Amino acid sequence: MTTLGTPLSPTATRVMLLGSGELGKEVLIALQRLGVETIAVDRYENAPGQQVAHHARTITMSDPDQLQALIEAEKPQLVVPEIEAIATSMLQQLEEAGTVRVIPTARAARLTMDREGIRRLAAETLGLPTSPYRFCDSLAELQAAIDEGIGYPCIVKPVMSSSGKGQSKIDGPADVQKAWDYAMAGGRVSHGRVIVEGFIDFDYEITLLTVRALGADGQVQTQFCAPIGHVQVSGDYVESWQPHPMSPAALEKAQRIAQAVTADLGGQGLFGVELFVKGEEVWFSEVSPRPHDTGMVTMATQWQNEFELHARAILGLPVDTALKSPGASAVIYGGADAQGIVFDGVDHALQVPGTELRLFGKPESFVKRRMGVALAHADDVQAARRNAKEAASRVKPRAA
Ligand SMILES: Nc1ncnc2c1ncn2[C@@H]1O[C@H](COP(=O)(O)OP(=O)(O)OP(=O)(O)O)[C@@H](O)[C@H]1O
Ligand SMILES: NCC(=O)N[C@@H]1O[C@H](COP(=O)([O-])[O-])[C@@H](O)[C@H]1O
Ligand SMILES: [Mg+2]
Repeated sequence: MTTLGTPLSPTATRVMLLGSGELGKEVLIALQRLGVETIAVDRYENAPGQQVAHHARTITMSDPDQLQALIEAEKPQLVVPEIEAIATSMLQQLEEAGTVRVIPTARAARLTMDREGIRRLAAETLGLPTSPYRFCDSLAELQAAIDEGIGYPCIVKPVMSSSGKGQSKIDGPADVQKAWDYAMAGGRVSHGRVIVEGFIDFDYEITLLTVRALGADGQVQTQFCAPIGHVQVSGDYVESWQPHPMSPAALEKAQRIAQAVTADLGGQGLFGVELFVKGEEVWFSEVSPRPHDTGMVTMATQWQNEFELHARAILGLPVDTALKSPGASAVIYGGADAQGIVFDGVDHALQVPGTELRLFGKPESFVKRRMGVALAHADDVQAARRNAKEAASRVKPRAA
């Protein structure tokens, strides 16, 4: 049985988000609506989620001592990682000591913070199909991995990075040094280790949002959202839509892969399983044990969006993954390096039928920092994509 308390009182149900960007902000709003007391943590002040939570805390989340001190002081019942770069070994210690419950599990957070952890689990332990890969600690090892089997083209990524940071494609020998240097500069935590993956020439890629939530019998059940198609530029998502049409055979394979990997990671919550599809062949790419950026589209397409699904699942509440309407999302980048930017044309953007905007409120903009997203629902995905892109393009961010 789930019992929820009153926030800011001794009965409060207290949940701490580790990372409070655009995705955490929406999880926090969903939790607030259920009367949960929220603590938003990030590495900088006034992060999007900190602006809507009961409490805001700013620490270096990759520092185990700072993380332990904060969790022990705030005493949340649940700790919800929202980014990868967290001292996950400390989360494991605190979970083992019974101090907190980590969502979905501390082990899942540890395995997915590092491409090596999740890739070896998926490919070597679970036997799921993935791109060919090797891990390398030097330029010489990278060159050897390519020469000894990975071949060209291939993709190099720091083992700890996200949103395409430090990621590049190698088309031939002339690109190897550049890709290595770029990976070394782009990792979130300096680590000096990369994964090199054989390039999969997929027809399309999807995110399969997968929820592990308690059923009426008290047992964890796995439910899937409709597949989300997306376009990535330089490893960062720029556009997504739902539903993406798939053949029954490919969808079944995708669901089987998602079921296997999320069952192993365990716990309760929503996962974003990233898959490549070519014909009826499906490859596992990676998984987020939390809402996914491409899943922001569900704010326009589902009765319960991915953030509400996560909030419900972690609190032990029932979920409904049904689709409400076809829809799409299109990213709005900052386009400028500046603090306190302004957005012109918001009225013009919202004149596009069936659209909504999320402006995240990040205090500082970078040229390629995601600052907002346009959402559209329509009778079909093509119209929704057109409208989301049109609305996004009408928003003009600029330095004040
Ligand atoms: N082996 C591959 N073959 C072909 N394309 C790939 C491969 N690996 C990555 N990509 C492309 O790059 C994108 C980003 O890769 P990946 O998801 O590993 O990066 P990421 O930094 O973890 O991104 P995010 O954190 O946004 O999920 C993929 O969605 C896909 O479009
Ligand atoms: N692909 C992962 C992803 O989209 N994560 C989202 O981006 C934020 C960081 O943004 P920032 O780099 O602009 O601070 C994270 O806090 C999370 O919401
Ligand atoms: Mg990814």
